[in-house]
Amino acid sequence: MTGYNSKGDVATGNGNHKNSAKGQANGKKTAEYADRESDAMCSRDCCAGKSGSPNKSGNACAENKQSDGNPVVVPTPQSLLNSDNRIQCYLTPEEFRALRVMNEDTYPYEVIQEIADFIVKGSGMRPKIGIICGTGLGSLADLIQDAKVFEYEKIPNFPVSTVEGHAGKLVVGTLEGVNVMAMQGRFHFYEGYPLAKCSMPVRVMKLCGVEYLFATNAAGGINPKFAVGDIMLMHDHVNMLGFAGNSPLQGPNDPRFGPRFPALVNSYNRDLINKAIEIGKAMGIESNIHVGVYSCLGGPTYETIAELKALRMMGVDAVGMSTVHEVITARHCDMKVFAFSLITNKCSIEYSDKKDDEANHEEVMAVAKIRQKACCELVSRLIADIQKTM
Ligand SMILES: O=P(O)(O)O[C@H]1O[C@H](CO)[C@@H](O)[C@H]1O
Ligand SMILES: Nc1nc2[nH]cnc2c(=O)[nH]1
Repeated sequence: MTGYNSKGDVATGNGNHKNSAKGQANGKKTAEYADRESDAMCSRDCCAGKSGSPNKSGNACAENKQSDGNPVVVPTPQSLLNSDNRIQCYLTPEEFRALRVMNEDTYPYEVIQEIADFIVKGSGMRPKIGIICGTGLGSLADLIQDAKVFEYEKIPNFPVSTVEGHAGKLVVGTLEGVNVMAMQGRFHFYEGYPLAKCSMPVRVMKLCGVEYLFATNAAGGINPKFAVGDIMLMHDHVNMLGFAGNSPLQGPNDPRFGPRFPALVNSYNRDLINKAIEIGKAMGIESNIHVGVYSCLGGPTYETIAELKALRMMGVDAVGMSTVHEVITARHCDMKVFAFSLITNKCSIEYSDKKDDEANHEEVMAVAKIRQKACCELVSRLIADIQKTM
């Protein structure tokens, strides 16, 4: 008997359980299920076996038939095990692998390479800049010309976006003459994805050929000087999830991506920050541009007043639920990073019972919609500048 055990190996055995997986590898599921049904175990007392044990004849008993004459399959805990007491799996090897990858916290290098190959082959290009669009900032990807769009669910082994304001598409094409790829939709820890999975697309970008990561986000402004609609260029971060012992680099380190203990000082490229400040001036929005420190919390709750006070004391200027793990992953594999926060709401540290003072996702998306044009211009001008140095 051939089957796929819980380790994903091809297992052979010939125990009591005749639930053969043959016929599946070549996609003949129907035939396989029929085969499985005829070999079904019966838990009825009328059978030779005791309840829960196999029908020794190997056939379903006469009473155990459906109205159409087909046997009723009565699964028992034992019937799900093969002779090695491993769970017998009725998936094709491809399905099994996809399921395994989906349930794993870290993606093996080879799987990430396959995803990258799929994108490079499908788009016919190797992007140099990777963009992650923050909440409501998906229009950054609309700047891309000759776009090839990949829906996340059609990319093998890719997670799916579950948050409003994150379309779940990967757009590959050119922007200001540079090959780019943009994620319209990122993955957040609060969606239930482990951090390594949230930032896995950054590694995909790396293996596609990306050298620069542009990460954008919507964030609450803690610095009292920030106004709604301002842009904060990130020059550092406070990794609150890291304080709590969680990191996208947790687990065995694959040196093909980077070192076990990467340094994070100078994570945010100083030249790109300075260039963005100049661009802000040229756009006439210098008073709306700040440089500051971002912090990512796990979400999905917005912060309490006490938390905001604590963050402010730590030197945090803007708070969100993303980006930090993406930056860590990008720096681990030696990508240059540029990141900014669009300040979508002000985080007051005064207690208030006014509903209007509470952060909410609708407001976050509404502000992003209003300010997306400025964000798009900043990004495209910066890319045009990088293009000159390529
Ligand atoms: O960080 P991005 O994805 O831009 O979105 C921010 O806005 C959402 C909350 O309104 C959260 O997902 C938070 O992280
Ligand atoms: N954590 C957090 N994320 C946000 N995203 C947009 N605004 C906020 C905020 O105030 N707090």
